[in-house]
Amino acid sequence: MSTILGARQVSFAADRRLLVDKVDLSLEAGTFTVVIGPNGAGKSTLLKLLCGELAPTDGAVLLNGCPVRSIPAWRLAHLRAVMPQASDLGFPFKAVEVAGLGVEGIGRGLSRPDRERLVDEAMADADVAHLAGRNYQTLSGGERQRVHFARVLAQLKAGRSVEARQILFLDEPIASLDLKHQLALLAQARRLAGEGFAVLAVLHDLQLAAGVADTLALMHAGRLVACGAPYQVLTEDRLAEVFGVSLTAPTLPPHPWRLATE
Ligand SMILES: Nc1ncnc2c1ncn2[C@@H]1O[C@H](COP(=O)(O)OP(=O)(O)OP(=O)(O)O)[C@@H](O)[C@H]1O
Repeated sequence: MSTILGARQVSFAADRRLLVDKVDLSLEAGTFTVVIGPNGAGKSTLLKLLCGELAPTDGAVLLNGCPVRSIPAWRLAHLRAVMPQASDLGFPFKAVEVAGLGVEGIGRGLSRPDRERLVDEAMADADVAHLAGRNYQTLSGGERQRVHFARVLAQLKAGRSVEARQILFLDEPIASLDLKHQLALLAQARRLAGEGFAVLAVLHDLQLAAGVADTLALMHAGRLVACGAPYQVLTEDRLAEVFGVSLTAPTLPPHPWRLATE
């Protein structure tokens, strides 16, 4: 396996509190990593550190061997796409314009028709092609989330024209989606991992996480308390310790919906 991004003893402090505490994590090409953990564990903060949105207060995040924060924004846009937890827009953009934001900054080498085709494909992949002309502000929460998924898909497609090793970051991407669209989005993310992308998602649903992930990264109070194959990470003792509940470890086999979607 080939490491695209590595976090080395990464910490982040705010308000004299360590929100992320000495985390080591590698994202490999062709793998799907899912970060799980209770509310406030530090999952989103870790994702922001990994994608370069936040600067670590200690440690380093290296993307292809370079500190991620030293990479210019235009080049970072080729290398990774980020779907944040919440994305409000203050202007009445059409859905197709929001999805197209992903290619605007990085599609310079592509013709306008090529860029439009990539956005159309991404909107179809995210099942929002029929919403293209709609005012984004009038869309439902789930529809908005799918438009933003289309945006990151379009960005990756455009970035692929110049960069083969890319990362997709998804912060709670299925939080507003119905079951069909949850499974479809996760299947798309898995497909991207199968094509060689490194994919990292924050998820709350442990069954889905266990079903889709190659690697589960379990966070608790800012620390990465376990990282590995789902069956190794999700032990009943650990679930009780971290989530404070008595649960039977998920028993889904890996990637249960692969057969249904491929
Ligand atoms: N800029 C900040 N200043 C102070 N505290 C912060 C800041 N950002 C996040 N926090 C706190 O850090 C902790 C971790 O936040 P984070 O958003 O990373 O958690 P999370 O694991 O993603 O949680 P959730 O599952 O609820 O989304 C929380 O207690 C949060 O209130």
